[in-house]
Amino acid sequence: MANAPVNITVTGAAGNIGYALLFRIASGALLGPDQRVNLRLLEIPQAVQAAEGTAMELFDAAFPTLGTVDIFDDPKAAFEGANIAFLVGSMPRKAGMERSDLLSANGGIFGPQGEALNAGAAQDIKVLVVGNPANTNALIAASHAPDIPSSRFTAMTRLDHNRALAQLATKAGVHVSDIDRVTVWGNHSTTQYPDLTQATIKGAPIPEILADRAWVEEDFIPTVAKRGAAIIAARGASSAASAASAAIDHVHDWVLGTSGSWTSAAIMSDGSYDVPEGIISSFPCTSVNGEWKIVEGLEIDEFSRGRIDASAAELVEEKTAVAEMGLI
Ligand SMILES: NC(=O)c1ccc[n+]([C@@H]2O[C@H](COP(=O)([O-])OP(=O)(O)OC[C@H]3O[C@@H](n4cnc5c(N)ncnc54)[C@H](O)[C@@H]3O)[C@@H](O)[C@H]2O)c1
Ligand SMILES: O=C(O)C[C@H](O)C(=O)O
Repeated sequence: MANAPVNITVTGAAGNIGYALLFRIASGALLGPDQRVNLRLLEIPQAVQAAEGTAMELFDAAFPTLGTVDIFDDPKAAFEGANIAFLVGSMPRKAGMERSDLLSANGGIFGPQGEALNAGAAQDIKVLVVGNPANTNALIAASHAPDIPSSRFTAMTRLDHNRALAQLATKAGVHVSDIDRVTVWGNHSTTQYPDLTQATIKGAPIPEILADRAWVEEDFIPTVAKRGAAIIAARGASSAASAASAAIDHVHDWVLGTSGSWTSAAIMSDGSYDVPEGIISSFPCTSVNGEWKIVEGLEIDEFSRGRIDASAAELVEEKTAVAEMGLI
């Protein structure tokens, strides 16, 4: 293979998402069939043995695109030389919990990991935070990595985006690949705003679907926003394979580009669309040359304005809460 191997650190490697994610990365689904990857698995000491079992299976799969697999319980060692980091390791919520209930439980993980990234990651490091509450955990990590541009710290709303595509495709009786220009705004929480106002199906706008306000407001939006809880209720565990798949989609598009389309990614707000600066919020994004760019100039109607503002306000509240806990 022509290119040098890419070093990819995955935290929570022995967890449910980790198990689904590692094999997709190793198989070439992330960076393509011509790019070798070295995996660096980070776990807590109690789960290192389980991670070793996963590493044995990765070895047994004999992927042509897999280079080395190393296992760590020390973040500084795990992030040394990392080009890409998936920060998955943290506690998932259980039935009856909101993702914000995880702020204090998981927030403490991301400061030390931000410091470790700052100390040793490669100069082109790209970070995707999956562990909940993902947006604010990404903010915590970024705030501990002063030498890494904050644009390199992102959080995952791609699962919400994919859920929105699936719901719209079902409603319209089309394939997900026929749909474009869907956006998830804000927080990866129930305040998120899955927005269809710009959506197209086979290149055409969808006025009839948008006119069905009962479906948009009482069915589509709550179904997408509460899908995580519905999965927990059905499976008895939080989404794992779909989350891993969305993580692959996010980083694949970040590195290789969105090629004419747009997607949703939670990135550091620069104040676009009056979302306060300094929170990690989901926007409509393209990726060109390895950089996320917010799609600018979209018209925001009154309903959308209220929903975007409400989710941004929740992110500001989360930021205040973690500041009071001394996490940023
Ligand atoms: N953003 C999203 O769309 C999305 C979707 C699904 C799940 N999640 C979140 O992803 C996280 C992981 O979910 P899961 O189902 O894999 O959970 P899991 O409990 O199956 O696995 C988590 C793993 O993380 C490890 N871990 C804990 N602390 C760690 C640390 N400090 N360093 C390294 N590893 C650590 C645990 O040992 C465990 O193996 C949860 O917070 C969940 O809520 C986010
Ligand atoms: O909802 C959860 O707690 C898990 C995850 O964030 C999801 O959206 O499936």
